[in-house]
Amino acid sequence: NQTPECYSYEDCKATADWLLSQTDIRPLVGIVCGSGLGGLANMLKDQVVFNYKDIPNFPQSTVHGHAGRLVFGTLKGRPCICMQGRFHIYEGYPLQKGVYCVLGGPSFETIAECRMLHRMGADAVGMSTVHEAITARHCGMRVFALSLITNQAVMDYESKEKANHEEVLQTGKDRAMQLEQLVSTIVIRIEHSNNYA
Ligand SMILES: O=P(O)(O)O[C@@H]1C[C@H](O)[C@@H](CO)O1
Ligand SMILES: Nc1nc2[nH]cnc2c(=O)[nH]1
Repeated sequence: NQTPECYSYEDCKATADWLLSQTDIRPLVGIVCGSGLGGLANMLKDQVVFNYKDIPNFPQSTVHGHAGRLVFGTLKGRPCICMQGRFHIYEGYPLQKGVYCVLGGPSFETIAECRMLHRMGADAVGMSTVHEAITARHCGMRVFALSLITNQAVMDYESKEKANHEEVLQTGKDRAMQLEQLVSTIVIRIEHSNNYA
């Protein structure tokens, strides 16, 4: 396996789909075992083990003592997954990142515009957030921005799909509970972080 410059959504989905097809275990908890701690995976009962080298699109462990195995199983009856071997930037692995690009709106992008933005390196496009973040930074605020990706950009002239506000609203509704939980958790952590600088 050669290390790619980045792992795309499709790469990650292919990996996830492959793993889901290999085992019925659906983990509630994921544990990344650091150096010397790979033995934690031995706590898991009814193990299903995959070597990283056999998993599609999966990076390889290069650090001494990292076994390079993904271990599914149960811990105290709860389905879990353990990584016996983690990945570091110093090993040459890229961080997964996305570039959010902003346009003025209110129209959605044409297919040509979507293709242009993609060629320029954009992974997502919106019409808000960036303006807000710039203004907030101008006012001296610290900013954490979170964007829900609500619809797929249409890149294909043969496609019958069109970006539309109904889909945006529907995805917002579908994900509302998860976002409420995520934002609440973040807010609690900010209060406890004592980091107001
Ligand atoms: O929350 P925002 O306003 O960014 O949501 C998007 C952008 C447009 O206002 C609208 C397009 O459907 O939704
Ligand atoms: N520019 C832009 N903004 C959006 N906001 C939600 N979906 C979209 C989209 O497809 N394009």
